[in-house]
Amino acid sequence: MTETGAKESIVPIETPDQAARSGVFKRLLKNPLGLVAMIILLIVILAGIFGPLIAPFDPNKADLVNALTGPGTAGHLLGTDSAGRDVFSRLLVGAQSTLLAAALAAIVAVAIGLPTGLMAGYFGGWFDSVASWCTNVLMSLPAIIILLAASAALGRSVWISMTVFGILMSPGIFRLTRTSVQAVRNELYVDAARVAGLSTASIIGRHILFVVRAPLIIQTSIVCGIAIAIQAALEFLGLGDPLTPTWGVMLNEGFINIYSSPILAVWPGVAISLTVGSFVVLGNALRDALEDSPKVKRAKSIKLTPPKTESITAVELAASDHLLTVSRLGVGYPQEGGTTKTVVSDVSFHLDRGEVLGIVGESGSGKSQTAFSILGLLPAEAEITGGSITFDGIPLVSAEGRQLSQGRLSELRGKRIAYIPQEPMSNLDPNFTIGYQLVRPLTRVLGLSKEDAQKRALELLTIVGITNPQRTFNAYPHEVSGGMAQRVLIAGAVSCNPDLLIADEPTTALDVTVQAEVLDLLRDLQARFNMGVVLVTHNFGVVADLCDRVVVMQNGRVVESGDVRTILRSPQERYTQTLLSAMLEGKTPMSLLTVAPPASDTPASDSAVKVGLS
Ligand SMILES: Nc1ncnc2c1ncn2[C@@H]1O[C@H](COP(=O)(O)OP(=O)(O)OP(=O)(O)O)[C@@H](O)[C@H]1O
Repeated sequence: MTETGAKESIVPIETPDQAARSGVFKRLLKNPLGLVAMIILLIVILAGIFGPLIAPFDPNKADLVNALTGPGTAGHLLGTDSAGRDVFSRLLVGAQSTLLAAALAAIVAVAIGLPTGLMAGYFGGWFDSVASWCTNVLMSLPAIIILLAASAALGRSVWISMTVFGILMSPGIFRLTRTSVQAVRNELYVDAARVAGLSTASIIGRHILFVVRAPLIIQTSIVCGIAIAIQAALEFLGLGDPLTPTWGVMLNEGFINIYSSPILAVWPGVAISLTVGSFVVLGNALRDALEDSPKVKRAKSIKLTPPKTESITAVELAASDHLLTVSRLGVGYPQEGGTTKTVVSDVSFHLDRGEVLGIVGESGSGKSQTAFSILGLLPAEAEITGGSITFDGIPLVSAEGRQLSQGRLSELRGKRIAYIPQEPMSNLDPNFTIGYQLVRPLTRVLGLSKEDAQKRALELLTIVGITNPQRTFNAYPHEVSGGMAQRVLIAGAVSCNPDLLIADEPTTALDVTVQAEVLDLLRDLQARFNMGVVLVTHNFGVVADLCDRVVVMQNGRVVESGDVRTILRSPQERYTQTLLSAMLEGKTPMSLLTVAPPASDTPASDSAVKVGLS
């Protein structure tokens, strides 16, 4: 399968991370306020690092003879305080402890708020409830009282104060992270990453964390700014260590001598204001720079999270001749009042290697629910109410109703079972290039080196008929057409040479002209990789074009199944006949057909069957 692509020249590829980083930095430099804030913070950081080395005087050395001298007197650039200590030296040395204390508060806040926010937002459930409750309690505490109490109980240490302050600020980071994660966790590209076999940690670490990074950076810079202000406030109140030269202690000194030497309060005041202001401005500038990145409108997602599963530790291999066997499958949604809404009932079919099975039916007939049952990706509230699913001897759902654990399922998905979705665009993460999204499962799931994975991704793009694979590789999803995006997803699906491919209405969202090309491509790839394919469709034309056998579904049940030629020649059921005649009459999707049954057929209540083709 690699010969076509092997002839392609491989040029060095800039990773999306590198591209994104350099772009953000350039945009940041173009923002005048951001640039000024960066320069000020750079000066403060340099002062923090080199201050103790370049300070002209010992910051704690008293010289009572020269107390409260003005700027420029006796070699003291900014004058001296009431003990004759050099103000400039204290300012330089104070930068270090101020910055370290702010960093400590930010690290503590992020270390607590980020992981808990990620887990609560992604997994929800009891962890979310407990973490949200703890956060609410923390937020209801009056921060300044807690800090004063901590100083009184634990001592006048800036490090203790800032650790406590970091804990008090962590709910802000938690809430921000949780909300950002909740906004994206049901995006189809997150589901697509899951179907591609990526682990939960990998999905959170890349797709989810990427979305959280911008608000997190802003919040962290604000926490740094507030921490400096709080630290100064505590020291101003006399709760700092008087022997450590910090800006807050200097501010306190300035206010004590406000009448005799008012300028003493100006220097630390200016230093604190500039640093706090720069942190806030830099945070905003960073947000603007990140938000200026190319964006695409995200399609509304469907909820597609793994169901509650009872894991089976040892997978018992069931004796089965078929690649896939679905036997008497039932799926339902528990309703209020204890009833269950049955959406799939008693569905049975099988699929062999190298065979294409079509599942056809009107909208809402249970096709997708059946497909998602096989993938183990039913919504969390769904229940398998009966039956079994066996893939190559592995019971995905056992006859006793036990479902394979998500861990085992994700080993199969992306390696042996692949999926092509209905909406190509919303299944690609708009934040990453197409190449990156193809390469990642190849390195993570198949264990290829980065270079091999890049080579393979370019080959796959060539195989799916993309004429300029390198350009597509480097493009973001919004830069390609819907048909191209579907080809990319097909490339991703076949990248692992799967045994089973589930394609859920793969052409529905595409232009009519592109539909035929994508179907041709699927036919070619199916033969080339000798895959078993389950093709979910509402269109009998697609079934006639591609499938060997077909299962016709209505209201969650199989009404007829068999060899495609036989069903096309002599459909036995009226429902099948209606679907077929709709295709032959060239009815457009979503049209409603009213079909009168033969006179001898059914009771009056069933005298008209409405079939909506979606
Ligand atoms: N989360 C849910 N809660 C309750 N019912 C649901 C849920 N998801 C799907 N259903 C119901 O399950 C039934 C089958 O849906 P399914 O998506 O399988 O239909 P389909 O044949 O694939 O239709 P389409 O071609 O429109 O995708 C529908 O009646 C639908 O309303």
